[in-house]
Amino acid sequence: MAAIQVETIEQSKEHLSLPTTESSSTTPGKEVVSLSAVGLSYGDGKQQREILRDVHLQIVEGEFVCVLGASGSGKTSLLRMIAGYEQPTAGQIKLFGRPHLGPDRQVGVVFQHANLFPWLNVRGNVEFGLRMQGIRKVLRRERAADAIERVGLAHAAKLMPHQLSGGMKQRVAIARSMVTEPELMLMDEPFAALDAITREALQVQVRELWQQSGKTALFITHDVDEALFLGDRIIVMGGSPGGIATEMRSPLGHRTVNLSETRSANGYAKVRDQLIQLLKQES
Ligand SMILES: Nc1ncnc2c1ncn2[C@@H]1O[C@H](COP(=O)(O)OP(=O)(O)OP(=O)(O)O)[C@@H](O)[C@H]1O
Repeated sequence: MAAIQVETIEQSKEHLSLPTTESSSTTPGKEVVSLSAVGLSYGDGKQQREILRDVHLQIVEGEFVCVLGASGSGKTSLLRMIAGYEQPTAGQIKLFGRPHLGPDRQVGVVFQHANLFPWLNVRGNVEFGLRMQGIRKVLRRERAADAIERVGLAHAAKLMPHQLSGGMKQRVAIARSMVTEPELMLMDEPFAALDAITREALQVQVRELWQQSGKTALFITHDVDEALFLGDRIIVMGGSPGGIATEMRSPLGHRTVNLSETRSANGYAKVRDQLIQLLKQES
């Protein structure tokens, strides 16, 4: 589909001046997500529309995969299938080596809008999933307090959702997902509605949480810089019906501290530009 070849991590390294620490996530691990020849159509009969066709994707334990692609290329649909909210109309999805039949406790999802329960305070929202799992109150409190602290909201545990800023709400959504310790985190443009400064702070926080937990993540974004900073693998979706047009290993491989450092790495502009060209070609 794509004529432009984005450099592989090895090729890109030649252009980039980066710190030398190797990313632990380059070591292959257990397969967490596996899509084979997956297709998705919405509607029936004459109303039927094929959205995704022949998607093959493998994600291994510990990987942070970012998905870029034009609006309407099927990114959210892909994530919804992996979350178990939609069933593929062709092919097969496996999670943790097993056929994937519906929502799974081992999968956490964060969307663009936090969708917090308005009648529960921050602690109540974060504890909710644990309560559903039947975890007793003392342990629930302990785990929720830890998750709230990790996203920097210890001071706000008793606030209600309407008292929170957009960035705080997203932090709660992340804590709520993280507290149940899912093996796989799916995030659909979680920072799209936030201002640049809050967004950058949360990008750093998400990456730290991911590095500490060693879990697997799939992260949808429209932001090329965000993808290059967060992802150790970047998938570009495109076509009609949609599919994976191409993918690349991020040349940065989690070795920069923040977005500013990412942007100032030698050769970064070139890799970024290639990704943008690819996106334009696929839109
Ligand atoms: N429930 C649905 N019923 C019918 N069509 C749908 C449904 N959900 C999504 N679509 C269609 O599927 C296509 C892909 O949508 P999707 O939201 O997956 O794309 P996307 O790449 O995430 O877009 P964006 O970047 O704008 O969020 C769109 O044309 C959309 O109209």
